[in-house]
Amino acid sequence: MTISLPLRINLISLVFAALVATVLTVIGGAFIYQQQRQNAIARAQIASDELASRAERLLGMQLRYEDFLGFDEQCSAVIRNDPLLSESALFNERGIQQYRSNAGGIAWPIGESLPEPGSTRTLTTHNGVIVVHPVVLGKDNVRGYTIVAINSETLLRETFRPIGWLVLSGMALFIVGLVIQQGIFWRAVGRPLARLVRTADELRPGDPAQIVALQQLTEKDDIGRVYAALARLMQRLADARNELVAQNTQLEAAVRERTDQLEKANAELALDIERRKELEDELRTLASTDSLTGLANRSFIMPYLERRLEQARRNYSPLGVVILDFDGFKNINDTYGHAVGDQALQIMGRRIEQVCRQSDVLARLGGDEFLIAFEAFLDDTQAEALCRRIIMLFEQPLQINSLSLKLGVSIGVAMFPRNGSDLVALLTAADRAMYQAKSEGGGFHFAPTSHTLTPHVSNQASL
Ligand SMILES: Nc1nc2c(ncn2[C@@H]2O[C@H](COP(=O)(O)OP(=O)(O)OP(=O)(O)O)[C@@H](O)[C@H]2O)c(=O)[nH]1
Repeated sequence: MTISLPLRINLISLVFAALVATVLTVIGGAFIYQQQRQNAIARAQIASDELASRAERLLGMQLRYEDFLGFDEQCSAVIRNDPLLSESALFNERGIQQYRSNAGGIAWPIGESLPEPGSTRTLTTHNGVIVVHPVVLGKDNVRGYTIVAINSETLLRETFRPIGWLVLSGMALFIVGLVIQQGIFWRAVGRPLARLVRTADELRPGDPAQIVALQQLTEKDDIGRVYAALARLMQRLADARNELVAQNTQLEAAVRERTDQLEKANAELALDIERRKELEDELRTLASTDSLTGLANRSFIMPYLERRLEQARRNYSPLGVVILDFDGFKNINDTYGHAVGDQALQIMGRRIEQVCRQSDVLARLGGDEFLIAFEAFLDDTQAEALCRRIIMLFEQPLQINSLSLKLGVSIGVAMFPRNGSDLVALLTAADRAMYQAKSEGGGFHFAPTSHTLTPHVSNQASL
């Protein structure tokens, strides 16, 4: 459990005040006790004096102790006059009691040194205090002693009564003082401190309005200095916050600028990648395209055929390959030049392309040799039709510049799986069939099936 600072200060001052009050009460009590005791003894001395002077008067009248009339009563009267006194008696010089105030009597203070004439002696016994006074006749002729006793209980009661009052009034004063002290303390310390704590709790770091409000507080004491320190702290916080905001703004600007740069770089990179892709596509196209005719080239058609064969093998579907080679092309080259030969290749390439179906793939293998891969049917009717359409193309003369040229064509046809189970076998069969056709003066020729080596179709026959 934590005790608040005002409460701690309060408790410390309270304990201190209680200690001071206790010490003061003890000192005051001791002083009062001393005073009361002396006062009591003085009263006993007066009574003892009184008795002694009466006895002296009677002795001065030449009376003997035995002749003192009513002296017991006089002893009692002395006691009655002062309630503090408990007993009184008259002893002769030999210590024999002559008169007393009440029964019982006071013991002769044997062994004690007795007072000289003109003085008294106070003796303290366990019963109380005894005041002894000599009875003197003439000069220094001690004829007896009066003794007055104060009971110890009475003495205590008499001395402690004022002490009790002292304590009570001291306590009452202490309580009144405490209430006043609490009021002053609350006004001077507790309330300002509580306000300080409240103000500190409500502070919003760096709030300029609160800084101004703190600076305007007029307390001149320590609390005022704490407010001033709080104002300075708030100002430092505000400065730090402003600096942070400025740095953040700078940082954000730098990040924005860097982000812009990165986005620009990214865009450029994306453009580069796109260009590169286009270039790669172009290169790929170039690598797979015959630059003269724009048809697929050998690099493209060979892996393509491998894939188509694999597919055909999986699906048990037939695949046809046509290889065609121009007849008399060298002559055009030789006669009209390569440029004309090139044009002839381009024109014939376009024409052949036109007679192919969507699913057929036409490629130029090189020179004046072309290949068509086509989806075949079980019978050869379709393949034959294709060959015939190609041959018909070559029947139309080529118009190049002012020239009208004529070319022939030799076509070899091979079917998978009939004429070969792999690409090499299939192409060899088609090639052989083409040469077969060429050897027969052009037209088309189907590769022979493995069980019958004789050609089953010849264009010559059908044409
Ligand atoms: N203009 C041109 N000629 C080419 C090209 N590629 C190859 N040639 C030529 O084409 C000719 C092909 O020769 P051949 O196949 O013997 O020509 P052909 O006269 O048709 O003879 P056969 O095929 O035996 O009927 C050669 O002279 C090659 O130099 C080309 O891209 N352009």
